[in-house]
Amino acid sequence: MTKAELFSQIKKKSSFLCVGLDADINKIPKHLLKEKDPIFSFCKEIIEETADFAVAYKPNIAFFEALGTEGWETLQKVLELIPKEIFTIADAKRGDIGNTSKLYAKAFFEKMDFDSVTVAPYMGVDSVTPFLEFDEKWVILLALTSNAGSMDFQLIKDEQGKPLYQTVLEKSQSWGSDENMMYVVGATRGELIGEVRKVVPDHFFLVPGVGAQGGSLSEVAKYGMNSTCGLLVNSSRGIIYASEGTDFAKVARKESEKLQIEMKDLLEKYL
Ligand SMILES: O=C(O)c1cc(=O)[nH]c(=O)n1[C@@H]1O[C@H](COP(=O)(O)O)[C@@H](O)[C@H]1O
Repeated sequence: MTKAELFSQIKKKSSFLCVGLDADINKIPKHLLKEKDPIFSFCKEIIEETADFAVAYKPNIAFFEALGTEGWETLQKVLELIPKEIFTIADAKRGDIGNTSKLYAKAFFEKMDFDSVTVAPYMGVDSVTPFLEFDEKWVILLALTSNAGSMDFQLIKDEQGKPLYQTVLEKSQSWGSDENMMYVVGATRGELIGEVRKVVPDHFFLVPGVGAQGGSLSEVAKYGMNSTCGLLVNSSRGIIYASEGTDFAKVARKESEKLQIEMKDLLEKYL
């Protein structure tokens, strides 16, 4: 998918919502456990009910991988369910020496037809560029993550006072462009999102951390929105586990609609 197509979908739906498919067999409603493939049934109902409000889906690969071969098959079936105009993110956080990254890229972009994959920058240029060699496919590079451990490395300052995440942003801009690279910036980072935006004015950000992790959607938009929106805001647990009952998908619909309504106002305010 191109950046123009993504932006056009954001305008059409008045939404920059990414629904996170962190489909945990221990958390999905119990009545689904009698189904042949409970995770598939769960994701199917979630996708059917939230697709009106979502511009992206982010299956978290760990939740599928943990189920072994069957989990990979489920992931493939779930991916095929997602309407073609909706952006798909393989949240796999990959990155290795070049020839290995090349095969990770093939797995997610050719074997499975994801639009994008999350990649860790730690191993540097040759671990990331193999993912950038596919037309209309995207790398979403970890920059400033939402978790407490992001302090351990990402916020360490060099002698000039520049935090490591900023070096990642600066250096990686020559690896790709705003047409094939996005950055992960956690919603829990408040005004630091504005600092990231100063370094990368045009790139899209994938922003997890709204909902269960307590990030503020209005702060994200205030500090992060640019002229093509530039934001995909993810919520996983806050949507998909909003109810444990048989009404889980309907409740997920309501939760995603609530976020979409808020997003519509923010788009009108800042775009
Ligand atoms: O790359 C990610 O998606 C990610 C980066 C980050 O900094 N923080 C973060 O929470 N995530 C992912 O975003 C999702 C957040 O889920 P919820 O907290 O349930 O909304 C999970 O799938 C995380 O793996």
